Amino acid sequence: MILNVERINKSYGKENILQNITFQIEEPTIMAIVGPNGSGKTTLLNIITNLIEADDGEIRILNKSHKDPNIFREISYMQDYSVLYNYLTGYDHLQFIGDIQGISKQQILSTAQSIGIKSYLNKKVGKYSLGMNQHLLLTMAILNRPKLLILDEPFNGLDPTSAIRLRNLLLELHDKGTTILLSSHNLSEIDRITTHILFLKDGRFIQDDLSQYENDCYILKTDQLEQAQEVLKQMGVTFHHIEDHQIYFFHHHIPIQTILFELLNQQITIIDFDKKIMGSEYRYQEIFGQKDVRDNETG
Ligand SMILES: Nc1ncnc2c1ncn2[C@@H]1O[C@H](COP(=O)(O)OP(=O)(O)OP(=O)(O)O)[C@@H](O)[C@H]1O
Repeated sequence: MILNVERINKSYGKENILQNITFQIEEPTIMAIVGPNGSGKTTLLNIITNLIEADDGEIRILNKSHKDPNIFREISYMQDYSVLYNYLTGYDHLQFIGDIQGISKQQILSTAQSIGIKSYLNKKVGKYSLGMNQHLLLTMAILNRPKLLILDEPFNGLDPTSAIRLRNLLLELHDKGTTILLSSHNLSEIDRITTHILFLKDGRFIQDDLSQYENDCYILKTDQLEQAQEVLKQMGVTFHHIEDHQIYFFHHHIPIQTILFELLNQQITIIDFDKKIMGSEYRYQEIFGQKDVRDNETG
């Protein structure tokens, strides 16, 4: 077991931030925690990494208590740039970690090279851009070649080129066997690196199967909504939702040509027809509002 989080509760005053949070990571994977501002993502990551105390519950990392001080040889936590010191250089930060963890200068430099920050290692961090900060933080986090890498909002403030680089770095680390747990608002990046997403709402996780959101979703626009729905239902399609004279549905087994042919055969006017992949952004809107969504129903 890489990570086992059991029944974590956390309140600040009367505010319940986390309620009965339970989840496991059993094998190397990339897992994302997603939720609106203030939903408790950082609080949860801080609890997992033992920076703050939960009110109750239990956490084990790599079969050890998360309070075991030796755990930081095997895991890393990339926080935001507030942990950096403006008057120190990038190299100073890396050396500090290297000294604590017994990491050689050669390993520091080769890690810096792999992230592409070697050219500005000797510059003071106060002169770094946001992207440079993020890359330094990532270099600091992977210096000890962690088995579990935890990142809080790693895509924050990155321009598209830096975001692509970070994405590729995370995928590379994952390919080499590192388990990654990250929080992020950047759902398009999340969709590119994982389908394992835990949505945090009102202090609880909404765990669901996102595989349907990776499938093509078809969008039929018609002014004969009820009749079209009936035809599709007869054919056994799975509805996603209906919005603005458009029926969103997945077809799964039946060729789309057959569905279209049947709609025309039944004299349904097709004003428009399109397809798209819904992705986690759509699921986010379903959970946190903005979309009027009907329950999926299988015909
Ligand atoms: N030390 C604290 N004392 C009191 N309340 C706190 C403390 N730390 C966090 N909170 C509250 O806990 C809630 C969750 O905060 P947290 O930073 O974990 O959210 P988040 O999901 O990471 O938000 P964001 O996406 O904006 O970073 C917020 O309402 C916040 O005000």
